Amino acid sequence: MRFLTAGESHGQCLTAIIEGLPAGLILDIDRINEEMARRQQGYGRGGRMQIEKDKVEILSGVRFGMTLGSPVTLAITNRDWENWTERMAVSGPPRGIPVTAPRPGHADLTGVLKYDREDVRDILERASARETAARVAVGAVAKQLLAAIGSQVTSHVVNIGGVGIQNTRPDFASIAKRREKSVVGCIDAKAEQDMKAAIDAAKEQGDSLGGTIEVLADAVIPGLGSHVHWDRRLDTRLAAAMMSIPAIKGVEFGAGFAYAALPGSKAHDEIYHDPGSGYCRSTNLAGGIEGGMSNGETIVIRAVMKPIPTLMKPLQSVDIANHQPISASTERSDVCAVPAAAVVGEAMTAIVLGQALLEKFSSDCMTDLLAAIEQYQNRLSQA
Ligand SMILES: Cc1cc2nc3c(=O)[nH]c(=O)nc-3n(C[C@H](O)[C@H](O)[C@H](O)COP(=O)(O)O)c2cc1C
Ligand SMILES: C=C(O[C@@H]1CC(C(=O)O)=C[C@@H](OP(=O)(O)O)[C@H]1O)C(=O)O
Repeated sequence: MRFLTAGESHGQCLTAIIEGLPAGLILDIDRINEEMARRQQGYGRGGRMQIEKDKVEILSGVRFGMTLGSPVTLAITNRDWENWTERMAVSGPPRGIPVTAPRPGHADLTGVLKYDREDVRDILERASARETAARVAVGAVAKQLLAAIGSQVTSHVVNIGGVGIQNTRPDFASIAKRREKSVVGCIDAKAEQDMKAAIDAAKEQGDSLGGTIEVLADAVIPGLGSHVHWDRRLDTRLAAAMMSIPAIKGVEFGAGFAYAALPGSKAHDEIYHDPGSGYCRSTNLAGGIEGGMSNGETIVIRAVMKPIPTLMKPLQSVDIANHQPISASTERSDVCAVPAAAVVGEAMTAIVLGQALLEKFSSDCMTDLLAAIEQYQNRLSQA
């Protein structure tokens, strides 16, 4: 399974094409749209989210609610486009005032130099994390593939601007229930209040905040990924997928960076065997991956998001039209998008797990996929 996305932030729409889904996967569009709505929420989002009401249209590859095995096309209309038809016109002379004050921390300056553009908008339109709406749509499809075999992905926000649940590692089951009530995606009511206060203070000061998210994937079939080559390792692929989310700057699995201070005797998960349920571990420091393969325990990924680059109290920059000092441009912006990034992190995790699943059990249709998985699981249960 592979996918591409297209679309500018203020263009007509975002599109994704997914290729390689097995035929016979039941797709519930309401569940896809629930994921789209989750990504739009979160305390600290800017004015754009008041305009958009992201809904996915399926344009190909699905008939009567089931995949056909042909490419699936997903489209999301940008409601804001009608305010940008002149400035985003695909033909005619340039219109609108060019953006010439690149924002430190965004793609602006490096993008205009690399692509030889005179208007930063030519870069920021595609660099914008608006594109992650298309990824969440693809991820929602991948989640439905995983759900068909009993796997689930969830997430929560660990901290924002340095406040949050610093040392808690909740289990999968407790998260889904507890984060529903939260506007920052946090599972702890006190931490939630602290995070909201930090976001309010940042907004007041014309500043922005980042934070840490945790994504968990439960009931993942053991043996996805491989130890045999660097680019087949599941952790390689999950790390790359998480790092592909705009503003994500670090990723860890399981104990992650805490391994640096642990002796080997306290760093690994001891192995047991139960005649009824097979091999198991009573701890999960590895975060569900050993030797580049899922080991059947919950996959636990943490990722850190840097603070949003667009600041209402802007940083110093240089005008690309005349090289004079200038304050960086101040577009309408989020103050904090960590909760949204958590939903995108779930989507990227589901996509990679879906891909790894279809590589291990390559199948044209769900019937063959489920049969292959059952045979594999039977073998494992007797090992
Ligand atoms: C969901 C989400 C929303 C974002 N919203 C904004 C925003 O409103 N303004 C902004 O300047 N950056 C925003 N960002 C971050 C930028 O897209 C990102 O910093 C930029 O593309 C540069 O990429 P880099 O930070 O990975 O270097 C957002 C990121 C995500 C994941
Ligand atoms: C549109 C989304 O996020 C955008 C990401 C973003 C950026 O620079 O990354 C800048 C802002 O866009 P705008 O300039 O239209 O206000 C955010 O709103 C979205 O998440 O759907």
